[in-house]
Amino acid sequence: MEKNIAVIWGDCSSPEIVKQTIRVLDKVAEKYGHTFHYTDAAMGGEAIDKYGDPLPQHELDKCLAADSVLLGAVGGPKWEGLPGEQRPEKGLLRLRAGMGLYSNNRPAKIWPQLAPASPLKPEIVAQGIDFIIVRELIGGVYFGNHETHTLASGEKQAIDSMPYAEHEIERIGRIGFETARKRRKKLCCVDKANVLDTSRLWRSVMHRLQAEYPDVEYSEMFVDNCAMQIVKNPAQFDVIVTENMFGDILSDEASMITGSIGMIPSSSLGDGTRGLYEPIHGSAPDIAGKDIVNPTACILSAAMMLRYSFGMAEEADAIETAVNKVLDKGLRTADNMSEGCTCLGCTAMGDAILAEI
Ligand SMILES: NC(=O)C1=CN([C@@H]2O[C@H](COP(=O)(O)OP(=O)(O)OC[C@H]3O[C@@H](n4cnc5c(N)ncnc54)[C@H](O)[C@@H]3O)[C@@H](O)[C@H]2O)C=CC1
Ligand SMILES: CC(C)CC(=O)C(=O)O
Ligand SMILES: [Mg+2]
Repeated sequence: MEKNIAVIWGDCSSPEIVKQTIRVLDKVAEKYGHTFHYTDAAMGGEAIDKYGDPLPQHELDKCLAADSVLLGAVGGPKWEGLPGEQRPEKGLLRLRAGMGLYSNNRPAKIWPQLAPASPLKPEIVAQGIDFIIVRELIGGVYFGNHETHTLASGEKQAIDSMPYAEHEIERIGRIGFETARKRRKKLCCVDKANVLDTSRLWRSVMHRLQAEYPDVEYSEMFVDNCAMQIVKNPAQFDVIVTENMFGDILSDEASMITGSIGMIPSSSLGDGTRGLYEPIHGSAPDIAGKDIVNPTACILSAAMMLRYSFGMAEEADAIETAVNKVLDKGLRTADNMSEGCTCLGCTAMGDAILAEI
């Protein structure tokens, strides 16, 4: 098959992991007889530097014309001082909205070989860590009004609103129920309904949907309790459905209990098959340019692209099996290293995964 992939190289450590990911995709294309056409698209800091805009229309158009988009991450200290609308991260938000990607799926599944890298007690890990966070991606406070006023007192006041309409909740709620139905049939809606009207609206929509999924065990949990339960008893979770900011925060926490944020991929989809595939982590500026960054999360994100957007399940399996074999051999990167293992750099980890495909 021929597929067009828009590649956003990203900022700081991101080009290092995207390079290894392209190597893996090319190996898969060679082995399975596919042709992947790559179109570079600038977004984030790179786009600001080139065009003065974190996502120019012509770069968004490249992404909309592709079969899917591969992204590392954007942002970094160089652009920290910019106003919100001009920051690299705003380009990412505009990309997600521009592509209509309302469903961000973030797995939290531990590779058994990485149990020693988890900060949790072995007996907690042994009970199993295998859940997925279904995060609403283009609503809520990341997309609400942002205002800064000067009060009568002369001091400034900033306000960020968190809007959610019923249709926005219903479409992600359905993804949550459908995902749970294909897994262990447990869905937990995580919110702050004891404080927020948006959360109370979430619950009213979820209760309406619940009637359509009698086979799914549905529950609700306040987000602060969930943050604690993820470390106390992660085995209780199968699918978590939650709003944008809560999902952003909980998924980073969930990644750590599986051994490292450097291992967790994500898919972002809307109503079609064109998706955005990116690791859940950021641009890791603190380790940029040192060949330290773990490319695995980005490589596994590409595997998700093959599986969910291209219908290439066998090819996706080949990548995931290669990662498993690398871990079996005791090969690690600095972020998930443990005693008795061999620590590789970014490029060497790419080499190791390539060798197993
Ligand atoms: N999707 C995206 O483009 C995202 C971008 N960001 C941006 O990234 C920049 C840095 O943000 P941080 O809060 O530091 O988050 P971060 O996820 O980039 O880094 C957090 C910590 O995890 C480590 N880390 C992250 N990914 C790693 C990997 N693959 N291998 C090894 N270590 C890894 C970093 O070295 C750092 O110590 C900021 O500009 C932020 O806005 C943050 C999150 C997502
Ligand atoms: C930088 C944010 C806009 C995105 C983020 O943190 C995430 O999607 O994980
Ligand atoms: Mg995040």
